[in-house]
Amino acid sequence: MTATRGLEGIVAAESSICSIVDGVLCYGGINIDELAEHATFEEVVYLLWHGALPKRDQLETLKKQLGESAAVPAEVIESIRNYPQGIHPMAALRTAVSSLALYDTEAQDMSTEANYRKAIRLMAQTPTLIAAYARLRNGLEPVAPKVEYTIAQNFLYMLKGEEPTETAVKALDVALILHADHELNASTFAARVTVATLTDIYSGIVSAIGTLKGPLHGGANEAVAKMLTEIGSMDKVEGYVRSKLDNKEKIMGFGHRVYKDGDPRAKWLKQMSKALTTQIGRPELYEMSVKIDDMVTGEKGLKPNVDFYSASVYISLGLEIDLFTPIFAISRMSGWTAHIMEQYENNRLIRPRADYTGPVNQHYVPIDRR
Ligand SMILES: CC(=O)SCCNC(=O)CCNC(=O)[C@H](O)C(C)(C)COP(=O)(O)OP(=O)(O)OC[C@H]1O[C@@H](n2cnc3c(N)ncnc32)[C@H](O)[C@@H]1OP(=O)(O)O
Ligand SMILES: O=C([O-])CC(=O)C(=O)O
Repeated sequence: MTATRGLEGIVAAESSICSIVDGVLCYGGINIDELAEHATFEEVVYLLWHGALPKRDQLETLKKQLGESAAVPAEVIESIRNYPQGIHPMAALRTAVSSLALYDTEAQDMSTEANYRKAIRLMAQTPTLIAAYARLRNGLEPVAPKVEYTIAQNFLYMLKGEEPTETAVKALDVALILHADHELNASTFAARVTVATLTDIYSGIVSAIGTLKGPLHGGANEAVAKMLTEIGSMDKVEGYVRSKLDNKEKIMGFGHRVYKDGDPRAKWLKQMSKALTTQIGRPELYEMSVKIDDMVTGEKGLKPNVDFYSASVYISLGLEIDLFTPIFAISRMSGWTAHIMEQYENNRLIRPRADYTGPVNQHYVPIDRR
């Protein structure tokens, strides 16, 4: 047996949710470019869950279900209130989602219908949990969600406690569309491995959140924002990137396991970064990003991934840097739940083999003779 490091190129599941073929990303067969331009995030959620775009009444039903499910149990808010100071919001989210399961009477109901209802609740409640945690740690009371608001609108409203601008809602909505699903990325794979044991949907989502948190995956958007902050100004970009490259250190937001010729989502975020950084009067954030991009692409041939320009987009929306990965989780909740439901529908335990490289023919040695 020979191991394929990182399972690169291994086809580990059949799925009809999302495809990446020759560098083209589609959800349900629809190019991400069309969805970014024309769709709303709620339409994309429906598309991922049902395999087709919703008709008007189907969309209205989903929006109503999401809006009505957005409030979280008071007990969960109370437990968030008692989280220790200084924890990462992804750690808070991981624990908060796990505690949602404790108050969901359907948590262990494995019927298709109950799992769909739980997917709606998870999708609707994730923004509420993140916003509540973000406010509580800053000494502010949580703001209740509005039933009639979209996910993007509600999240910004709950976070800031005031009506978000149309520009901000639109930008976040497009970002949510772009991050919604990505085939067998690490967190989705983790979710599928977890639920393939026929454990509950919450356990699968907790695995996924823990996996997304890492800086080689979703955590890269936060790392990019920290890098921009650390660099600080245009004149420091060259020295910073050069020293990273010379020291063979990774530059976050670049490279991808599947895309070797560029991530199709990055151009949308780049465009948004340009517009939004200009609007807030901080064009240097975009200019620094472009300079980093030019250097890394030029010297290493590595292109920016979805996490690179999303950092300056979220900074422009006035969001705290450590909320960037939780925002990714809001979006990816749609894909995770779609994949979990697909896994349940045609399940087989996921259990690969390992190529053993340890010692052989060893014997037990009593402790005082070791
Ligand atoms: C939503 C997402 O998850 S998108 C990805 C987000 N993650 C990041 O942005 C983190 C930075 N990027 C990386 O770490 C990687 O490119 C990954 C994890 C995304 C893909 O990893 P892999 O497919 O395993 O590629 P791997 O890490 O083996 O890289 C291949 C080569 O390119 C180099 N490389 C890859 N990414 C980078 C980078 N961002 N900066 C500098 N060098 C890099 C590696 O050092 C390696 O070089 P070597 O062959 O000389 O050793
Ligand atoms: O697919 C991957 O490996 C990572 C990624 O871009 C994503 O999850 O969006």
